[in-house]
Amino acid sequence: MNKMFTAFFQKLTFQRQIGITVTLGILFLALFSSIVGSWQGNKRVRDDLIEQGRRITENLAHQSSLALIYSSADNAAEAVNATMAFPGVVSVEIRDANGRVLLTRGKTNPAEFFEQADEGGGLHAAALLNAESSSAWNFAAPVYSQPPAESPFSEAPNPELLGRVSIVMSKAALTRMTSDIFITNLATSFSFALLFLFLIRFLTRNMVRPLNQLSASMGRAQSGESQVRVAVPAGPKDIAKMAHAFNSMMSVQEEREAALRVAAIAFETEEGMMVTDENAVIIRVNRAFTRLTGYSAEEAIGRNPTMLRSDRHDAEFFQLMWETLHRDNIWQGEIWNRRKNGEIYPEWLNITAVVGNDGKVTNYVGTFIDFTERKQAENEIHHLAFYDPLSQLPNRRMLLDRLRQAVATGARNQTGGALLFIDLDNFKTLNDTKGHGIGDLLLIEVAKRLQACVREGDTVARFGGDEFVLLLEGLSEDKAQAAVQAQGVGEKVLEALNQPYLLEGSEFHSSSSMGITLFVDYQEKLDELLKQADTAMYEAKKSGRNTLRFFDPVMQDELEVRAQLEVGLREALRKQEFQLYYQMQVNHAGSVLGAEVLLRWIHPEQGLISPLKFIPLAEETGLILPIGRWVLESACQQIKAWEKEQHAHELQLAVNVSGRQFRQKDFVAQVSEILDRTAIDPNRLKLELTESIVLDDVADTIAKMHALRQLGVSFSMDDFGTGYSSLSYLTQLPLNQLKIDQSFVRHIGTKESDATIIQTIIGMANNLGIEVIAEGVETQEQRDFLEANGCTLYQGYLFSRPVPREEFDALLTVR
Ligand SMILES: Nc1nc2c(ncn2[C@@H]2O[C@H](COP(=O)(O)O[C@H]3[C@@H](O)[C@H](n4cnc5c(=O)[nH]c(N)nc54)O[C@@H]3COP(=O)(O)O)[C@@H](O)[C@H]2O)c(=O)[nH]1
Repeated sequence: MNKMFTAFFQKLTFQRQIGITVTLGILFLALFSSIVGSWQGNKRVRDDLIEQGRRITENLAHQSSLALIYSSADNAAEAVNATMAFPGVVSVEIRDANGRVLLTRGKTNPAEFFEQADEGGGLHAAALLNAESSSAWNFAAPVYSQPPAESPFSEAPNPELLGRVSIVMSKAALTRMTSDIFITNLATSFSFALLFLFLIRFLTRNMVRPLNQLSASMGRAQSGESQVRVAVPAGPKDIAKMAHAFNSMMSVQEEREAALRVAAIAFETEEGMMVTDENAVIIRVNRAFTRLTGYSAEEAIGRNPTMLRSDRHDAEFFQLMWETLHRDNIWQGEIWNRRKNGEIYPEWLNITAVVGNDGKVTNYVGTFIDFTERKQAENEIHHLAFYDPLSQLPNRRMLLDRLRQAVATGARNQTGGALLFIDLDNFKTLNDTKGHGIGDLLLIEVAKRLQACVREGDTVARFGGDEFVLLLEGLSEDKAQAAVQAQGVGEKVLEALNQPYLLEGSEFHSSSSMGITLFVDYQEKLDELLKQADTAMYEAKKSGRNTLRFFDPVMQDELEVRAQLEVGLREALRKQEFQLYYQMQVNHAGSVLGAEVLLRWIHPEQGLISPLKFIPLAEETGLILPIGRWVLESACQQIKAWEKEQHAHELQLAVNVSGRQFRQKDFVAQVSEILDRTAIDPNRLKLELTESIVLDDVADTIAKMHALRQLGVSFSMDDFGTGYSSLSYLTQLPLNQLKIDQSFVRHIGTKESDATIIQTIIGMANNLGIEVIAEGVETQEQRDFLEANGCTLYQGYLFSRPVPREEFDALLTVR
């Protein structure tokens, strides 16, 4: 019960709780004070009434003395009537001293009274409350004779008891007056209670109203309103304080919400955004993210941003990114990512690490913009700035840039380069007579033909008008060689540009003039190079057009000599101006074991030309192929011829094989065919290969050597020691012989290091089970040193120079 009341009471509002509590309290107090007041009033009225009853009784006793003296009923009646006139007196009785009733009036029932304690009245004159019942009091008083008028001279005699009077007074007045007092008290108490209640109510209302307002405001705040405020009451102070606190709290809340709104708006920008947790797991993306990547929020959230990886960046790129993020808490840069549809696109990405109060990263926020259009625009701008809009070729600016790079790369890689300045002959005439449209078409076609003439790494640029420039890179560091290479390309270009052009259905012809300048280890200004090529181009124009000129006149001369040499070589081959010379190879006993076949060109006008002068050109031009084949075939024929001769039938001939010759796919087949055709003993043929041939393509060399070895052909490694000799490949080659290069032999006795190299080569050959021969042996001292160190085969001027076959035969007969 108590619990139920408590629960019920707690559900009430504060105002109601106070109202009920105070009301009940005041009611109780009012009732209590009424009861107490009534009790006190009752006592006071009773005392008053008893006093009044005694006085009435005494008064009766006084008036009854005469009636008792004279036993006069009339006097008694007079006194009784006067007494009965008092309110509340219900009966009166007068008795004489003997107890006889003189007069009685009214009705009383003596049984209802109970005796009061004797208050010491006895026969004294004072009236006493004699007896009392529930509804009345019984008063009695003795009646004494009246003394005579008091005389100061005489002593008063004792009064005589005449009788006794009694009256009965009703308690109705007491009851009524008590009731009145109670009602009055009650009314007064309730009036005060009501007043008090009103006061309480007023006070509580004053106190509760701001609380109610606060409560209502809190309710509104709870339902999402952030602009709610309460009026701060003048009092009570603590409620005012509470209102202040609430208002401050709401202000903070409003600011936070505003900040959140700003953040929410900022989040939904045109930039793609993603927020990850500290482990780089995506927790939120914006709409722009979905638009740019194709991934919806549901698809992205919970995954790692690596889902966007394009694989265009290596691990090092991402490692650097994270290093920067960890160090600076921010990284930004260009990155290629992949959309959901697989498209790879460039974006500008900004990643910021969000760091908590404890210094730990709580989130990463990535914002990015799609760079595709900007990239395209950049490319366009770049294209406009660096490319010629008509031919789509790089322009002067781009060429200068590439030239700068080429010069730097050339210096680093020790390679050469060339600038080829081209000007179309008579282009102005064509442009003026056929119109600019045709002129433009011609330029476009020229651009295409130029591009077709160069390698991928080279640059073709248009300088404006009918001027074009070719930048060739990766040429030989040797200027002469580079000149040859540049000339080759130049001639190819002139040839291509000299072909007829079909423009808008009509055929046109255009030639061009070209100026070439080379740069090898170039230090001067780049503009200077262009000027040189330009100058050379004007020289070409002056020389009758459709030709090329080098800036360096010496080089130009050399190239012309070279060109003549090439023409001569072709003639020599056709006219059979080549001849084989033989240089014997001997053993330690001086016995001739064989010879090296050495080519000589017997020019009709210039006489004997050294192979050193024409073999490299033959290599470059490819003429070495027919020449080399001729040498091989001639050597085999000589072997065949010597088979019948007693002094020479066991000789072995060593034939030099050039790289280009050996690299021919059918080289083995060629040798095999010559061996078959000449029908010689293959063991009598020895092929000399240089280290550079072997190293050019080791696998192919090994395969071919093994195939030829199968046929019975022997191999000698020429110029051994000058290249990058390595035991690892030497062991894989079916070599019969190592030939110590003459450059080492030459320094025997003068250069200790060369002597050491010779000793090493000999030791290496011995270890591999290969024979070793020394070339260029000119002195006995050299020979002795070689023999002393285990080399027993020799070739050199000490024994014989290379000589024509007839002379060689003669030498054989002498020995
Ligand atoms: N691919 C081919 N190359 C050939 C052929 N014929 C010759 N050659 C190569 O030409 C280079 C020059 O040859 P050559 O001028 O004949 O010089 C050779 C000898 O004359 C010279 N030699 C020999 N002994 C001495 C000597 O004691 N002193 C000295 N100063 N020179 C001497 O050495 C050259 C032989 O060299 P190598 O071939 O390395 O043995 C030369 O590289 C030839 O190889 C050919 O038909 N095909």
